[in-house]
Amino acid sequence: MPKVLISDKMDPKAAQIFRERGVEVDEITGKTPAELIAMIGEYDGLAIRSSTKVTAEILAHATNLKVVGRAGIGVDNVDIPAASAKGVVVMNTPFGNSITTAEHAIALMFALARQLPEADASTQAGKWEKNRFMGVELTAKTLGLIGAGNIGGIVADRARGLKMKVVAFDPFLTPERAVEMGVEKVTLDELLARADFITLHTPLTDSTRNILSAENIAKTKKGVRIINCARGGLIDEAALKAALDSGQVGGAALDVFQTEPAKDSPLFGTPNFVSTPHLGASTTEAQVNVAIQVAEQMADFLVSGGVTNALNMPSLSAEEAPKLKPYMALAEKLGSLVGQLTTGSIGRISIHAEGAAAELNQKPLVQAVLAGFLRTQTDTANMVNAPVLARERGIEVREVRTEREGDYHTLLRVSVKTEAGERSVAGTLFGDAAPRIVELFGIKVEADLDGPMLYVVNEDAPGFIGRLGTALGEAGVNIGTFHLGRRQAGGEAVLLLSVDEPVTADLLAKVKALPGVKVAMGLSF
Ligand SMILES: NC(=O)C1=CN([C@@H]2O[C@H](COP(=O)(O)OP(=O)(O)OC[C@H]3O[C@@H](n4cnc5c(N)ncnc54)[C@H](O)[C@@H]3O)[C@@H](O)[C@H]2O)C=CC1
Ligand SMILES: O=C(O)C(=O)COP(=O)(O)O
Repeated sequence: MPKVLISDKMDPKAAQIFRERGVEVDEITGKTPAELIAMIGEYDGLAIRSSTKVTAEILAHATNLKVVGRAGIGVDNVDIPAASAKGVVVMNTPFGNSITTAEHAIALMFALARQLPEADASTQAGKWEKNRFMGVELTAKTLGLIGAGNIGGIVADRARGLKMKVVAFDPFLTPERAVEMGVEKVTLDELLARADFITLHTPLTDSTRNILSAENIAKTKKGVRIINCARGGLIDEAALKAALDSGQVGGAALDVFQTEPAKDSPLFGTPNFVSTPHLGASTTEAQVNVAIQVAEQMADFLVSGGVTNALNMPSLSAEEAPKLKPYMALAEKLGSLVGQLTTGSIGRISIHAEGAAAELNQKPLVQAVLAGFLRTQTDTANMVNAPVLARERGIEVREVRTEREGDYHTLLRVSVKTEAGERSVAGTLFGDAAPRIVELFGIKVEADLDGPMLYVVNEDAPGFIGRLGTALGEAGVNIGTFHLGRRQAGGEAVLLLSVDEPVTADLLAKVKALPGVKVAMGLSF
């Protein structure tokens, strides 16, 4: 039974779903990295929010880990390249808390406009300072949106309802989408110059880190109010403090900080500064949504191989997964076969799906071929890291589909381009379930690829099979299955034999010494 660790506070629905779906679950929150390292080895899945940092070091100790599930959106606390390199799928729940977070940004905008936290504290202290607090209206003000994705889009919608004008900076925002959202697409400099309020809604990446730097804060309209419900690293906090002190920035509300938990910050106590402890996603509704979603996605993956909302794997629905499973086994075997049979560098690998195979989700099939192929070069190759490894090795990957059936109702062909030219192998599924190779470098041969095998290319001549059988018998090697294919009578023939023991160098030398043998290789599947 797969086992999952929930390491951050999560709605109890998550654990309930895991158990209902046959996944064992431990909920242990608040552990230090060292404690997590000590325990992570026993888990197949890790369910987190933003507190657990899934570092390369933790992943190095996660010997059984297959999936990290983020009950939320931001995954900057997960080392995704390290997870991919280890073959760990990373998934998030991209929509479950977006409305809630957008509402928090709007709440903070009101808090700044009317100084609500300070007015509340003063009133409850018995001061009744009616003349101290003078707010501003939101109506007709310009809201500058940095990042116009899911959350930014909801914020824009709510802001337009408040009769604000919304301008947006997002390099990936299309003009059509901007029109649909009712926002004006602008450059960052234009946004900084025009906005009365600025709200951030981008992920934390190398391109967004410090996007509100000292230099950019200096370009803002004097008295601008800034809201950040995205990630701490987006704003230079020291520059923000200086700008609040000088009055360049009229108010700032941060839900997120460069270092969290933020128990101490020069910003604390600054007039017109409002803060919340990373509460953007903290509503009952959002937490139930993300808990249910992450548990369902992780259970689907661990129990049936379905992949949803993964950041380092193509999607594969729980319904598709069982249908694709025999195809993935075939794809992996074909990849492995070409990998074992080709030497030298590979410039291109093409995966051609024909007939029924062409109607399937191709991405997982392509990744399975690549994984099988690359595993002949490195033990660490798997479906998650295969595309990255292929790219690193300069291998071009091509995908071709032909829905029309050829000789077979369903066929996968894997071709590789080497210095010696293009070579291909093809396979089908018998009874839609059992993988069989049907063509090897242009020669028709029907064989199952399983366990240790001997591959021989020889000149087709009478008596050869008898001599080969004798050589194997003398070496004490038992033959399981025997498959023969040839281009034409008396031409080149291919033999694929499954044997009970791995093929030794000694045996290969004996086979190579037989008259007419051109190639002899040991394979394993
Ligand atoms: N405070 C909290 O509790 C929460 C914070 N978040 C944060 O909010 C972020 C945004 O979430 P979503 O809107 O769902 O993500 P999203 O992926 O839908 O939108 C992000 C947008 O940022 C844009 N973007 C990327 N690079 C940019 C750049 N250099 N300059 C300007 N725009 C850029 C993208 O094109 C995209 O449209 C998350 O990545 C997460 O870090 C999300 C949920 C809760
Ligand atoms: O979903 C996100 O990106 C968030 O930042 C929410 O964080 P949390 O799950 O509340 O720790």
